[in-house]
Amino acid sequence: MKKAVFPGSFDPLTNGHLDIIQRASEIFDEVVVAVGINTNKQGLFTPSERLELVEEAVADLPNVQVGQVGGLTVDYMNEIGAKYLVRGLRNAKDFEYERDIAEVNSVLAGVETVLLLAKPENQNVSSSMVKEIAKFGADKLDAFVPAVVVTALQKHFQ
Ligand SMILES: O=C(O)c1ccc2[nH]nc(Br)c2c1
Repeated sequence: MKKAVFPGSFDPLTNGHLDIIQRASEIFDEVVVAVGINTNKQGLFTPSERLELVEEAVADLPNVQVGQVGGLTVDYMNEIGAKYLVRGLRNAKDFEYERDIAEVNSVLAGVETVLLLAKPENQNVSSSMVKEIAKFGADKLDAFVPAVVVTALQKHFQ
């Protein structure tokens, strides 16, 4: 059984993230979206809010679960028996970053990283960009985030 982890802070989940999750769910038997809990970094949404938003967004994907990770992703993967780490790539900068991490994870923990290319329409989408435009009341948020996240952003900045 091929189980993969898709880690991230998802503060908030974007259409780019969701597309990677959907495609990974067709490749692997099970996908666990691992929401990072970084106590040193105050996000826009709390860890439980971020978890709930992901859970709602992936509710229609039967082989996708959602979990929370406080420590190293590779330790979490070992705990849950996942051998594959999925990451999305939007551009060359993402590739440079992900390649270095993938090499460390492979050497340290024998983890295989699978990189999925973001679709053109998501190549300029990031959680930080979305938070910025939501703060200024953008009304086209649905181009960048799932409906459940649009509602959460509008509530947060109303
Ligand atoms: O939203 C982000 O910050 C972010 C970062 C890095 C990323 N790689 N692939 C995707 Br989709 C992606 C999204």
